[in-house]
Amino acid sequence: MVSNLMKFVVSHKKIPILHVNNMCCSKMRASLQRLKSHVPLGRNYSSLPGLIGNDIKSLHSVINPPIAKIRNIGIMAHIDAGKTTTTERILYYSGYTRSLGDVDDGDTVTDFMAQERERGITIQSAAVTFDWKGYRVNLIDTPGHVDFTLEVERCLRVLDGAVAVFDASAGVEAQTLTVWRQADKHRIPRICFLNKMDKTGASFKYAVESIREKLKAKPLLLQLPLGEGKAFKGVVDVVNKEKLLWNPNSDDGKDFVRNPLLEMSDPELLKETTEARNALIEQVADLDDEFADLVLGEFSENFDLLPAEKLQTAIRRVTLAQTAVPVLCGSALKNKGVQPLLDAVTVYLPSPEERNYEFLPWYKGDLCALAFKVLHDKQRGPLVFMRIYSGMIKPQLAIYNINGNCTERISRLLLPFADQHIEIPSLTAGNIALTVGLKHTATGDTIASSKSSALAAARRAETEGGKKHRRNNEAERLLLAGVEIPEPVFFCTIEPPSVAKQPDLDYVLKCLQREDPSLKVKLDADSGQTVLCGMGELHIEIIHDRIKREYGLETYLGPLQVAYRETILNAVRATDTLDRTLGDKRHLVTVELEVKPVETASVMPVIEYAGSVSEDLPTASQEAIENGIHSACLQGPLLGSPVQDVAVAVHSLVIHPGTSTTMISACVSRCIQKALKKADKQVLEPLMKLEVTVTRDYLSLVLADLAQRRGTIQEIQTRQENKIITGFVPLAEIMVGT
Ligand SMILES: Nc1nc2c(ncn2[C@@H]2O[C@H](COP(=O)(O)OP(=O)(O)OP(=O)(O)O)[C@@H](O)[C@H]2O)c(=O)[nH]1
Repeated sequence: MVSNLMKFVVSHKKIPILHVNNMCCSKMRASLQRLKSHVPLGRNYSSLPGLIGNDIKSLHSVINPPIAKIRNIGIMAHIDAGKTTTTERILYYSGYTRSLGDVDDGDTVTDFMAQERERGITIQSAAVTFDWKGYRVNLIDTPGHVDFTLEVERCLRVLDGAVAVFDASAGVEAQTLTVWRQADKHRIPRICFLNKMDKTGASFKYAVESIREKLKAKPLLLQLPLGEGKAFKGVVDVVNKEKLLWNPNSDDGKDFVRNPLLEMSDPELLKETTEARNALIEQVADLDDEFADLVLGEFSENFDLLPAEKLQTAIRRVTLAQTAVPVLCGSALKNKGVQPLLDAVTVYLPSPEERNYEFLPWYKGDLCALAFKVLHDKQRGPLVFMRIYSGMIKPQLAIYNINGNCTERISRLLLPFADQHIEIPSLTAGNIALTVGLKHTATGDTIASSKSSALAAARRAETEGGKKHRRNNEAERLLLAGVEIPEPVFFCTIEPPSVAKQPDLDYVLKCLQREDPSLKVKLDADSGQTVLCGMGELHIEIIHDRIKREYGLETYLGPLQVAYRETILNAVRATDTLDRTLGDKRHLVTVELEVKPVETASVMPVIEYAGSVSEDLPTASQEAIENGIHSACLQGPLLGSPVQDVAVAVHSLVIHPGTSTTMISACVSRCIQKALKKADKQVLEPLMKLEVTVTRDYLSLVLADLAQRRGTIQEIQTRQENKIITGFVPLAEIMVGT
């Protein structure tokens, strides 16, 4: 299996042409099967009275449950760990679906896009709402493929808790590390689910160890597996000292029994579980003072007397404090262990009010929401997914978009049920809503009830938020953390079938960009062609496919090219003068500047001014200088690729009165290009971080292949029967079709 992570490093080597397909084998098999049986799906809308439709069984009449009973949960993992399979089981057991979906048959609920069903992968995360034992769970299935990392990030920041799914035979994998770090960044409490316990090679111990070592997390073993691989038949609940066995004859896993462990029938297992429980109690006591006092006081003589509820409450506290992570196990495919996982979600993960969002008091109960996803529906126009942090949303409500500085009206309000959407009259804080009618709201926008409400919140932020919020301008203070969009690594030209269709293509690309900010569209100044820039081959392929399927526009892609970058290795100075008379006006600028390399990676040039320049520099002139610097860095002298990791110091600037800002920009830009030409230059190429799992027999063959692809090996580890190679390979060497 190959997984990856992008990085830019310096390299000058010549690039040989090689062929590799980095899709893993099981996915390719699945995609072949699926192509035969695909049935395209549209999105359905139903109004409240017709709510209990064929696919929707469990939406309770309670549309706005008490906030303490809401769980906004994400499922995150490495590709293929079983997120979608686990989600399908969750939906089935919660009563949301009536039959079990299967990724290998292409009939899952959350992977509803045609491409997802055909390929068996999750591309767009879908939000699903269901109820479990009196709790409202909003669950978001996130993609694991590296090309869709932005989708994961976008969804993670609106979650209150997450379930990290692992393949128990592989433990922590490359993409798990990435999503784990993303969850750390947004401070999201987590539960770990060691899936695939039925798989040959599954090892509970190994997977737990990898969580400890690679994620540097403290695993709390709330369960132990009953058997591993083919022998896996259930789990032991360590907290309650119970055995959970699934009926081997049941084909949907609904049927399982929970029995207390007894000395008479299970002496060995009881001993092992008691030891595990004692270790768990000690571990939690080490992390939680309140629990330590309780244990050392009343129960120090005999931990067996400690009630399960007290232990659960303490586990909940440490999970919310993110000082440890509960670990559960099971096999989603074999329908074992999913119901206890759902129980754990409600017991250990936080409700929206238990997250300390510092901006909430500033709104004083007024509307504050974050648009975290935009979808384009052919009939309804843009559908915006929103996380409501405070206040309420209703149909016909006018809202103020802080980022766009505009007011828009919500026409309809829906509860998202994957490809089914239920029309509702209102939705309150803590929930995830789907709105219709917002034409200007884009992914990442912050929503308030009105401009005056946003300004009042800004004032409170200034008085209550301390220095941190005083630094920024009024609007910035209120914006909920934005998604960092990574730089694209691939690009290709895209052409409509005829020139007359160019406006259609422009419109489609605009719609797709609102949904997916990691897709960039440029116009090639030399050829006049439209250029698509994306996060990977799969990303561009999917976009191409969607343009055809969803918008009925056949387009032609040019060859896929790697997005190189350029940098310089030494500092150079240059001077330039622009003297032009246009009509009766003389424009005269002289600039002296220095372009130098910087240590820390920076896509945008770092700009510095000498004291004599910055003194009395009018804002318009400063903007003109910066525009000139940015435009010059868009095209480096070697390949015409963007220049990065540079700083520009403006040493002197003389502007003749009456000189236009365009001329200032032009002079600065020309001066920088002159300096860049003089400097020692280097091309930067994107590298993929690879993790290759290979049996011992093939190790030398794979190493030779990686060497041929100019790969750098970081380490080779042993995992049971397999060798795990990690390293970097230039992206250009692992493109499909090269
Ligand atoms: N043996 C075994 N296989 C499983 C289990 N869960 C999932 N699988 C298989 O693993 C493969 C990947 O499952 P998915 O549910 O699509 O995994 P995913 O993490 O959603 O994948 P992406 O959405 O593409 O990231 C499929 O072939 C599943 O049938 C399990 O518990 N045991």
